[in-house]
Amino acid sequence: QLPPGPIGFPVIGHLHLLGPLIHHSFRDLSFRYGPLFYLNLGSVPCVVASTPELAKEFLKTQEQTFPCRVSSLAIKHLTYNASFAFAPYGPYWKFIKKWTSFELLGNRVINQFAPIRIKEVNHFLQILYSKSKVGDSVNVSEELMKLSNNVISQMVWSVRSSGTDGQISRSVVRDVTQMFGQFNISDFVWFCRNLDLQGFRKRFEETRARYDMWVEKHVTAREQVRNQKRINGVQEHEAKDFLDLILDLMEDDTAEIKLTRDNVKALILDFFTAGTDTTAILLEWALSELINHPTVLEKAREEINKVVGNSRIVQECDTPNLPYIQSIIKETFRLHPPIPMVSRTSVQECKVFGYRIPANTLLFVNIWSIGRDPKYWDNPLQFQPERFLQYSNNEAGLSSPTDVRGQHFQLLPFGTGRRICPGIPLAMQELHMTLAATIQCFDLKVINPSGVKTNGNDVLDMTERPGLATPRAHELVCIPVARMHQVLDQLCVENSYICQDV
Ligand code: HEM
Repeated sequence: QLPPGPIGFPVIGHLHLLGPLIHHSFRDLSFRYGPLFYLNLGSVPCVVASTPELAKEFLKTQEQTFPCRVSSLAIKHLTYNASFAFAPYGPYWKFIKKWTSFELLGNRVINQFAPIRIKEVNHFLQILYSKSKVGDSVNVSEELMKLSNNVISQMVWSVRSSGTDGQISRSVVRDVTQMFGQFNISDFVWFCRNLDLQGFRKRFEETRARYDMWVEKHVTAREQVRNQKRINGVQEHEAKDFLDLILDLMEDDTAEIKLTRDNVKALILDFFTAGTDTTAILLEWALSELINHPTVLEKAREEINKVVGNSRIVQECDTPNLPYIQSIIKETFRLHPPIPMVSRTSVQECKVFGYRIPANTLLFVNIWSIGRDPKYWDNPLQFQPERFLQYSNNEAGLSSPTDVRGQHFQLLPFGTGRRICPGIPLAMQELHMTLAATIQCFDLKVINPSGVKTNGNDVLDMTERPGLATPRAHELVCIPVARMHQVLDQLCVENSYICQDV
């Protein structure tokens, strides 16, 4: 007995029921067919789960049945069919997962790269400051994307993504994530498999060629430096970046897994795509919510003022003492998870809550709709970070134990189980410090909020753009108004080398 679902058409199944924002379409269908329903997307069987209990059942209890990711022509083509993030469950994925979680993205390496994050946040603040001095507007969404892209770029190959290189990097990331999320009929209707009705293939080829030229340039240059060092007998003393660690692994004949050059290029693409957009998207939503909720913003500033004061800029090490900032980040994850659905594919038939789920079924857990479900959250559509604070007897607000790290199934922005995001420690460091420093140093005045009027106040329009990740439909453009001139002036003097390329 399959889970309930609507009656489909021949060939297309239920494809006609999906709008551009698929997580919205799935939420609407769950109102009619319940929290677990079944669809045929063309010829591909699919189930959609929309409660924490079902999330736990599919992603934890039955995780061995759902260990693989969705595959598509876009993914295969753009990732050389050698990605780690989209790899089927098997020895390659297992090895790289362990290596990334404990080595590449483990605490030691995250701490090693802390100065880079500080430098990039300072750089971001300086850009806002330079615009504030002349009353110019800033495309905050774009600057946040540059910030996270620069952090990843320096961790991957010790180069800041500036100038043309930066443009290529960011445009590749945007194009790739958009193409991963686009609906390609060839993936779902079997007799269209070899047709290219939507003209996607040309775009895949163009984007991959652009990425390939860029990544080859960096990898080849590094190989030459490594060869030269070997010839000169230079001993390495400096901490290594990802590219060096990946090339060490590729050259290691005794390694458990032999990396190919395609694996190397796909791994680098995995890091750039997984780590750039997601962090920037969460921050643009958090700032947008704070613009729409001035009382929350004031409360956050009071907390920063109490803990940090106004003679220095907030740092990563302040985060544990900023429970309200932590709550704002959690509340933003609840309402605006940058990846709105966790998806997997089953490798064998199984039973879930009495229903039969066939092998090779596509699973979507709609974490976006779980975050907005009144069964699990009071006033779910209200932005209320207080829901993540708990008060002890002496009434200081402490961060509640409900967390985003995959243990609380009503809040799963990073997924859960064995395929959980390995970038959580990096993302969390970057998110808290950037948000806290921005609101500490600036007021953001929105121009043309393209919003609707409620209670006589302009509020920002909060529409999402479709894709694998869901950023704001309209980029966040603001005029920054500086609040801490002395500290910002000091920052520009200390980091004047950065100021030059603002
Ligand atoms: C706000 C920031 C981020 C969010 C919301 C996010 C979210 C996610 C989600 C939902 C998944 C799928 C998890 C699952 O299927 O259970 C994922 C996987 C992944 N993420 Fe992140 N992520 C973020 C930042 C990062 C960063 C900074 C990196 C690394 C540089 C990263 C690297 C990855 C990788 C490599 C995977 C694939 C893991 C696997 O298949 O085993 N992510 N992420």
